[in-house]
Amino acid sequence: MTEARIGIIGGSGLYKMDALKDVEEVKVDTPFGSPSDAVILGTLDGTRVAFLARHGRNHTFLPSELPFRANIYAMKQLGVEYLISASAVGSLKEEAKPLDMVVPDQFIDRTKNRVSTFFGEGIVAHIAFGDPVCHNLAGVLADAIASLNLPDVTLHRGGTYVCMEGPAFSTKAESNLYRSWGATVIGMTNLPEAKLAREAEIAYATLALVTDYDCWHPDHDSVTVEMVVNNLQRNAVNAQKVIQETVRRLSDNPPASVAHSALKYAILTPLDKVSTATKEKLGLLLKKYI
Ligand SMILES: CSC[C@H]1O[C@H](OP(=O)(O)O)[C@H](O)[C@@H]1O
Ligand SMILES: Nc1ncnc2[nH]cnc12
Repeated sequence: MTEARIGIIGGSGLYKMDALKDVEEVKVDTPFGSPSDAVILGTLDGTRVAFLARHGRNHTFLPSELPFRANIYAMKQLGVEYLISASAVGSLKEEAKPLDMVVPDQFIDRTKNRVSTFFGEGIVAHIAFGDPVCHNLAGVLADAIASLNLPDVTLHRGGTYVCMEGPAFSTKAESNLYRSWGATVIGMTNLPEAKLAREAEIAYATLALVTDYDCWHPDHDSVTVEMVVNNLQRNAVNAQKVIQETVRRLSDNPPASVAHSALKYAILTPLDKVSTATKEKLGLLLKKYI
């Protein structure tokens, strides 16, 4: 049953959305275990949305401990077709300053310890991931940011998000290496989500909220949690305005997304050769194709 077509994953500092009305807390169970927390279903300007605090409402999961598969599968179970991730990031470029917003269009994977696929156990699929973010959803998100004219916030359309393992922040050598690659921002969470969302045929885009200059900048102190949290409190207010405006635009005009048919040519294993147990486990993803 479709509870919400639009999902929001709130990262560090965005543990709830104050503007949600008619709130219902749902404990969702998935074939991949429980999500990070109960999903909050609520209404934003007449549109039902599903909100999940990525690290749990009390921030109890390390990035490496996040139940990424359960989080994305839970969104799929609730009927989500568009997923907006709000995330704290460090900046790797002078021009992306704290409080700025970046809507990345690329990722670099520096994680070491994440399960980033629903497949395996007798079924093989390889999704196309050259464009890891839904171009149309990212466009709606960026247009929403631009329309708000938020004071002290510059919007950066496009950019590369390096996803590191953490939990320790980068060394200066690493930070400078990523800069030499031309990357824009760094965080610890969005790449596994983007991959799993694509496998689940959910359009995904990231609202990256800059909190710090990581550790490379000669004129700024190296990132600390205190620095991140201080800027996040200011970012979180802006993030909610952006999400609200994005939801309004999405409900008026839901865009097409390549993500919505991502599995069409991705599954290599003939489905009649897949075990019933695996077919049942992945039922929601496979049902269109069986
Ligand atoms: C609190 S600083 C490091 C932490 O913040 C980011 O979290 P999220 O992506 O969930 O907003 C980063 O990825 C780290 O998990
Ligand atoms: N500098 C940084 N590195 C990794 N994740 C972050 N999240 C916020 N700032 C970060």
